[in-house]
Amino acid sequence: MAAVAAGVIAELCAVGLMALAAWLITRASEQPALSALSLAIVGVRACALARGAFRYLERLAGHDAALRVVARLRPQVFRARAGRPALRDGDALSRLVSDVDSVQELLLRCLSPAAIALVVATGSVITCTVVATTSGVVLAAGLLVDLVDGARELAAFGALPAAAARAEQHAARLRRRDGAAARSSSALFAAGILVQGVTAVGVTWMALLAGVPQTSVAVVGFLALAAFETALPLTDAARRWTEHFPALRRIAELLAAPPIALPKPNSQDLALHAVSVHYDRPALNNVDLTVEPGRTVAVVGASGAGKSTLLGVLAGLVAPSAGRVERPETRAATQDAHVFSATIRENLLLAAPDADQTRCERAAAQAGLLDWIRCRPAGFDTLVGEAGQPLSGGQRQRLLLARALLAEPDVLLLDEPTEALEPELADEVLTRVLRTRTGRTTIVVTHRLACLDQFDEIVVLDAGRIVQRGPHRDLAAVPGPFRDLRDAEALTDFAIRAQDDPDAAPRRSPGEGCANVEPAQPSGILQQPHDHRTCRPAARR
Ligand SMILES: Nc1ncnc2c1ncn2[C@@H]1O[C@H](COP(=O)(O)OP(=O)(O)OP(=O)(O)O)[C@@H](O)[C@H]1O
Repeated sequence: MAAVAAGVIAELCAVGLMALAAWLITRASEQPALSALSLAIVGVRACALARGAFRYLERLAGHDAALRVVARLRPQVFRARAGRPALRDGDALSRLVSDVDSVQELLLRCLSPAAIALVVATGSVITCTVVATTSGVVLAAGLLVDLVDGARELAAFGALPAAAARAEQHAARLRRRDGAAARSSSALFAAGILVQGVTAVGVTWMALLAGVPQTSVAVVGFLALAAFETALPLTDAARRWTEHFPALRRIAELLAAPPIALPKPNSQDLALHAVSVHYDRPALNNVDLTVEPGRTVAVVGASGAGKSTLLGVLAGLVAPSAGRVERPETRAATQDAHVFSATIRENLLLAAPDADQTRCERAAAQAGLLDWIRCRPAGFDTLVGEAGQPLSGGQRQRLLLARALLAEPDVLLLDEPTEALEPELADEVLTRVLRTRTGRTTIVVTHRLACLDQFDEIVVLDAGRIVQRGPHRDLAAVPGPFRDLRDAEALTDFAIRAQDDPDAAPRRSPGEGCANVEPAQPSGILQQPHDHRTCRPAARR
């Protein structure tokens, strides 16, 4: 509202500037006393200065309002989206992000200019009508013709998506249509300018016929020209509207949609009974699993064994093809979650809008990100995402983990939460998440087999079936799938270290758990070792 008001004043100043200048020139030709012109001279200067100041205020207030709307909308959309299976679809998620950005475009580039143009056009018509009624009528008619032009523009651009869809199969036709659309766009713009000129001439002529003083004739003529300056950009606003409106519709549909029908909490335990999931082939096969409240479970297995699918079923994101699921309230953090172009705090608060600084710091500390955040000059107000500070894979992952932890869910489901971290840091973060969990059920899908001695139970999946389960000490004591996986990991680990440093000995021999892992270096940054206690780059090891 403030932006529209500032915009209207800026445009009225622009129109007033033209009108006053016209009056001044015409009146000056009559060679009156200078005192008769002084007020108009001051008016011209005031209008010129005020126009710039109010344009600046309009931009400021407009962007402020749009960013506020977007900041309120994003968590709403995020929550409406959370829990829906499509959240796991990267395309759907990025479209969701750009949809919210489109709302910003609609507010700033379509609605605000349209509201300003409407008020300024009405004001100009009224002024012209006061000077000479017929001039006002001509100006109103001219502006209407221009708006109809805009509407045709709208129709032309509105037809583009349909044309583009058809042209996907006929690329040549698309090029021809694109060319035609560009030509029609230019023609419409030229027509707008023609209407502007014809209307200005018509308004001036009508004022002459009405016999009003010469100075007033000049005023209404220039006023008519200036009035179009706010109306002409509406063709561009119309083009943007047709581009961005579908995004607004998608968001409205999403917010209006009833919440996803997640099965109601029907148990304190998290339990799967004979659950199978078939995509084009089986991903889970007759799985039984019961996790009591407060327990910690690690799900391991080779790639494609069905770990993420199992987690998806537990979270309610994947519907089982057969079997029964019992679940208390659950919240899942998956690696598909998005880091928004916003501050670290705003990214965290998506999960818990009411969380205070202490909770944010606690979650960041648990995720191993607090030291890094404190080393940023702006701390939690550091801008991240596309428009902000680039994040390494590990920083991004820890931010997403902190967001999930901030929600303080009863059941935390994590799919490879430390996948992008250096092994030592991964172990450090996982250890902290488990040690600070205060009774929360925690289920973690992981490829990394260190630290598993900290879990109450390990579930080993192979080809969609649970092939082994039990505490670490039991599984580590007998030959079987878990030992096979662990030996394979130790060998890979050794091979990588040997490649990096031929003299290096394996840091962890098969059978050692997290407690035996070398004390974690507080590196925090993947690409460049960093000492967070001093916020300075650390010497490379
Ligand atoms: N949305 C899907 N559509 C079709 N097949 C899928 C889908 N998701 C998973 N699958 C298939 O189901 C099987 C299990 O996949 P899942 O992602 O659960 O395995 P995973 O153990 O988590 O693997 P990774 O460790 O590589 O992430 C795989 O064969 C996979 O190709």
